[in-house]
Amino acid sequence: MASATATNSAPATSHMQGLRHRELCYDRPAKITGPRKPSSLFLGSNVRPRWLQLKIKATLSRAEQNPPPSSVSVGGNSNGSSLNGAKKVSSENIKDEARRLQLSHPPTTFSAKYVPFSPHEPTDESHSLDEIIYRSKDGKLLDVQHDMDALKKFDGTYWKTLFDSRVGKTTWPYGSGVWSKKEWVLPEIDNDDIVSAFEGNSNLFWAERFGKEILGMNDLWVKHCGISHTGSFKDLGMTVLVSQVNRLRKLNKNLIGVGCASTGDTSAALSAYCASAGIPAIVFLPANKISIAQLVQPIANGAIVLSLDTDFDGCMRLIRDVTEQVPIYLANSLNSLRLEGQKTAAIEICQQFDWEVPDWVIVPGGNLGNIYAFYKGFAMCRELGLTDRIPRLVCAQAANANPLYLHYKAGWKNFSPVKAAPTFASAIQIGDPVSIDRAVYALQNSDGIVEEATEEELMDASAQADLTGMFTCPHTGVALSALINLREKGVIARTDRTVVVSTAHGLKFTQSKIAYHSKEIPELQCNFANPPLEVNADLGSVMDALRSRLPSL
Ligand SMILES: Cc1ncc(COP(=O)(O)O)c(C=O)c1O
Ligand SMILES: N[C@@H](CCOP(=O)(O)O)C(=O)O
Repeated sequence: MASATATNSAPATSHMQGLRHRELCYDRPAKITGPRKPSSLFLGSNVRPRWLQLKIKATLSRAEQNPPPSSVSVGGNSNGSSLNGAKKVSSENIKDEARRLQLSHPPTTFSAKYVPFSPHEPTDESHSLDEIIYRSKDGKLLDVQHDMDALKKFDGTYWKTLFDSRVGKTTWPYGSGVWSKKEWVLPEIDNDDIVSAFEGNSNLFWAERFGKEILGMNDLWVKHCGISHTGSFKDLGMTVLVSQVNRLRKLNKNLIGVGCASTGDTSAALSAYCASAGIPAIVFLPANKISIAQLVQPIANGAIVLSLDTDFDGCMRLIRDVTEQVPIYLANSLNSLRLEGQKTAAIEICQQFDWEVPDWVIVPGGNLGNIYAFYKGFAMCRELGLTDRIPRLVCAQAANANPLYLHYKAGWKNFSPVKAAPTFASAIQIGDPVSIDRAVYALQNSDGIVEEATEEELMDASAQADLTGMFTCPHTGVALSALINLREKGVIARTDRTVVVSTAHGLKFTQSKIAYHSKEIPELQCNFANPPLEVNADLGSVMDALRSRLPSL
């Protein structure tokens, strides 16, 4: 598979309804007036908290002075001059507007802290999210633990209505698919400190032809997390991490920059969000092991880019050493803040299915933070009453970088890292995943499965998906290949609602697609290659070429 590396790395609504939704859009959640009465927002004024009564009164009177055009939909557009009658102060930008509206609210009642990731041995250890810490006192991974009792004072209907009310708006910061779930992510951060590109809210694509023609399925979906600001799901976590760094710097914590090791996507996201906030970014990349499109992203965003003669695992060791010695904040998913953003993709999937839970969710795995993030998002939805179950999770790895698969096959006994070999799924060429414990927990608690895909399988699966109108990255190919295997084995039934998570945009990996369609990969059949026909520029040759491909001609 020598060529894999070389190739990839070459260089509606009534006026009143509108007002109610507007309240939901801006607020920190309503102050609790009694247990499990979240729907007070929709009841008579006598059961609303006083601050909310005053706010609604003020909004109503503004609305009476400025009735909205009948075409304005729920919530409107916060950039517009008339939003359900709530006229924006002329010189305000969306952050100013959020600040003004936030001032009329009581402080948030929600909180979160770091605890050791130790589900089987609970401890009393905890740390403020304002501490700069990545491991527990005895070296365990950390987890962000939310005050679930406070969140549970609101029922599932409340949360569903709140989250639904925020979709598709430009209200700061809730226009983001991540920050629309702010109370479950980083409840205490000031809206002013948030660094967001309105990430998330990604397309959940009904893979009709791929499902029907290749798998005989009619309920297959692809969650396109890669159709995003920097072209991968990493934006979901990075907005959270960089926002917290922004806060820490404002709190005068000594942080000169933020750093990561990367197979290309984490570095792209870190660089973009840091550039947006004016924070230095430092990225360690394995030389010649990431795609050109990925490499150019941190360069263009002004990051300090170190191309290192090692693999991702080597870069990871180095960035951990460096961040221990100098005040550079670690941005890899070892840092549990990242997973708080990434888990919103799971919440979003439930939301997009009108709060129904799919049967299966298939996620490609490398450093293994994302599979846990998905588990956590689904588990929070269940615990807080938005859904009644969690889906079965499948983690899909490239056979060339399959430490989790081997661990699963060994009955979860004695995990050993591997030396990851080159794979077209270059962003998951990882042999020593930092989140192994988190991943095992997620899979064990979701009746999960681990699958692997050979280079041929993953490239063919990606090409087949493209032939049905997608443009998938090789990592998505790994997940699609796992789906094909599980269908063939009869584990996933034809009627099972299944979601494949597409983690990056295919346009980041065009070199491998070009090689595949040119049939330039010696070890691979490239069964679905569609090379261009080289044809003389005369009518006869053109007609011959068309007849060769269109038998009906
Ligand atoms: C495109 C892509 N897909 C999948 C993954 C795997 O995610 P995780 O490292 O959280 O397992 C990564 C990064 O590792 C990635 O960049
Ligand atoms: N694929 C990742 C690898 C690092 O993963 P992380 O989630 O721990 O940052 C990348 O793009 O760098």
